[in-house]
Amino acid sequence: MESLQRPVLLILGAGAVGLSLAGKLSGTARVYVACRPAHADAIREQGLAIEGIWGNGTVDGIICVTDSWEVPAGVEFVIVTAKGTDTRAICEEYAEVIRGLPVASLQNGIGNEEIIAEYTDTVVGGTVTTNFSVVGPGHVRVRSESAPMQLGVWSGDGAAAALDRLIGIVRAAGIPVEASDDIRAGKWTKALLNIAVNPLSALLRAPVGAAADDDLREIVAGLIRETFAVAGAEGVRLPWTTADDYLEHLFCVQVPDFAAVYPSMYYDLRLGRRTEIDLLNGYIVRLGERHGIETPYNRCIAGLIRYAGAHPDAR
Ligand SMILES: NC(=O)C1=CN([C@@H]2O[C@H](COP(=O)(O)OP(=O)(O)OC[C@H]3O[C@@H](n4cnc5c(N)ncnc54)[C@H](O)[C@@H]3O)[C@@H](O)[C@H]2O)C=CC1
Ligand SMILES: CC(C)(CO)C(=O)C(=O)O
Repeated sequence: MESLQRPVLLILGAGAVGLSLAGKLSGTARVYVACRPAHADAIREQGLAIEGIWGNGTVDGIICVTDSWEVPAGVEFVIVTAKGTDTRAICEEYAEVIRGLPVASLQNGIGNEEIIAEYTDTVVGGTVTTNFSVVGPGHVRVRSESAPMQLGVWSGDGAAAALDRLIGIVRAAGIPVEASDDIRAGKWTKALLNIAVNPLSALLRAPVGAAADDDLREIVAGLIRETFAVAGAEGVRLPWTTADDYLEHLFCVQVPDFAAVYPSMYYDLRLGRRTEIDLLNGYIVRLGERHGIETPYNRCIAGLIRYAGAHPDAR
């Protein structure tokens, strides 16, 4: 009977972001997480350990699945938090579960919602500007937060109703969240931060604050100016008129907010995992080629990340 009273959610690809969300959302919802066996075993045995700005303690009641057949009927909403490099694979694996359900993405980079829309009609786009990391199996840490979660209609007739419902669930769990009336622009807006800081932090093994160093500011400015040119050619309406307006926000607000933490790409490179570079800087290079816009800064940084990803000695 519980499903009649509490929303039933499935989080697909639960690591740093997905497990932290599960920890918070399980206060007001029944939460299934599709995760790897190491997390599943630890959480089944001793609950989810969570620490940081979203609270400290152990959360019981999260239900881990490692295969699609383990998901029971009755899931109301799906939230994808796998890396963008795994979006298609996880949608394939859980295709029977997600078909017909509203699915939201909270992933970084451009292109995830388009893939998800191939598997279900109702898609909600989203961004989360909080720092999450995995401490160990079934153990996550939530550190700095710079903006509320943004959620907005991506596609499907049912998306507006699904959006309202999801915002209600997220808010009830105590997570700051806002509705976005242009989530496509919202995804680009979030990508600006990731394009500026993720690859530099990953390559230099330095926290986000390094981006403000005198030796790096010009590189960051180059990455962002190129991204603005490409976004303009794509007709994306960013909240800042010029790249320099955004750079002021980046250096005065976002970099200070995340100065001491490491972004997700840092962990991917250190752990030898595929990075999301081709959904971020690499994506800007590809779009630049299509529009005849030179993107030497993004081309350079994307090449460095790909090289480091492919050569263990270089990371
Ligand atoms: N870590 C952060 O602070 C933030 C990350 N993001 C974005 O959120 C997304 C997720 O990032 P993280 O949580 O850091 O990544 P993560 O790598 O910690 O978590 C993703 C998890 O999905 C699992 N996974 C992938 N395919 C799976 C499958 N088929 N079945 C079960 N589990 C599967 C992976 O094994 C991994 O544990 C990325 O797009 C990232 O850029 C966004 C905001 C902040
Ligand atoms: C906002 C930030 C930088 C938080 O860690 C992020 O999105 C990431 O790590 O990819």
